[in-house]
Amino acid sequence: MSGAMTERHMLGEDEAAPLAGLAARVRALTEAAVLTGVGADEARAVADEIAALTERLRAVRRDAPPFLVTDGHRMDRQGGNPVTGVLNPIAPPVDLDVTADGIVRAEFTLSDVYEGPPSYVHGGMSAMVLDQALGMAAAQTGVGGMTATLELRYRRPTPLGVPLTVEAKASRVEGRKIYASGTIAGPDGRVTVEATAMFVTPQHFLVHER
Ligand SMILES: CCCCCCCCCCCC(=O)SCCNC(=O)CCNC(=O)[C@H](O)C(C)(C)COP(=O)(O)OP(=O)(O)OC[C@H]1O[C@@H](n2cnc3c(N)ncnc32)[C@H](O)[C@@H]1OP(=O)(O)O
Repeated sequence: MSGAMTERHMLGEDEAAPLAGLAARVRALTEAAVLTGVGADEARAVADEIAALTERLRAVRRDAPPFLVTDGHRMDRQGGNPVTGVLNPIAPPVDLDVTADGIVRAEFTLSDVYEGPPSYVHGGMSAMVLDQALGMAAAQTGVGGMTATLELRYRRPTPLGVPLTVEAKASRVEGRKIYASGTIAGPDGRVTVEATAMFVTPQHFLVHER
């Protein structure tokens, strides 16, 4: 089990690259598993091979997901993040970038693995991407915080398999409360999901930062 205060192994580029490659292969495996039409015998045979590979990876196990050594943004170092983490196969991953004026932005594509209603993105997945983007935007104001509220408006279905854009920006800071808003848009530029959120900086974040 991983705890918030667990000491993290820091991965340099040389260590991180092969693990990111491993995650990319597992990501492809996940999509293949969701879409495969192989028969029962082949499915069982592949499952046995995967079980053996899983044991090989478990042979050396860390207490918590490692962080990446980067000179970039704060969240980039969380290699196991389920939205942005290159080390996490369940992350698309969404490569969030921050502009000089604090706008957090990424282009990303969600495969059939993230299907909710047939042929469209699961609303919970859109929420997760927006939570991350708005959280990163909030962090640009200073310390950042935990999501206290996240409100979503699903304006139209979000399509799978095409380039989407997520954008987020902090709007104001009131004491330990940070407000942010953002959107996901389809390839035609039309907004599919709007989000507003409030993040609260826990007292112990301030103790750690100062
Ligand atoms: C760092 C790198 C990041 C880097 C970038 C991070 C990106 C991360 C993106 C993912 C973020 C997540 O998913 S975070 C995971 C999901 N969120 C959580 O699990 C949060 C669980 N909740 C908590 O830990 C806590 O409740 C907190 C931290 C939110 C608040 O606790 P607290 O600090 O004790 O707050 P407290 O003193 O009671 O209240 C302070 C003020 O905020 C208000 N307030 C508190 N909670 C709420 C609330 N849910 N809804 C409305 N208002 C609230 C209070 O009324 C009060 O207002 P007033 O009386 O002063 O007016």
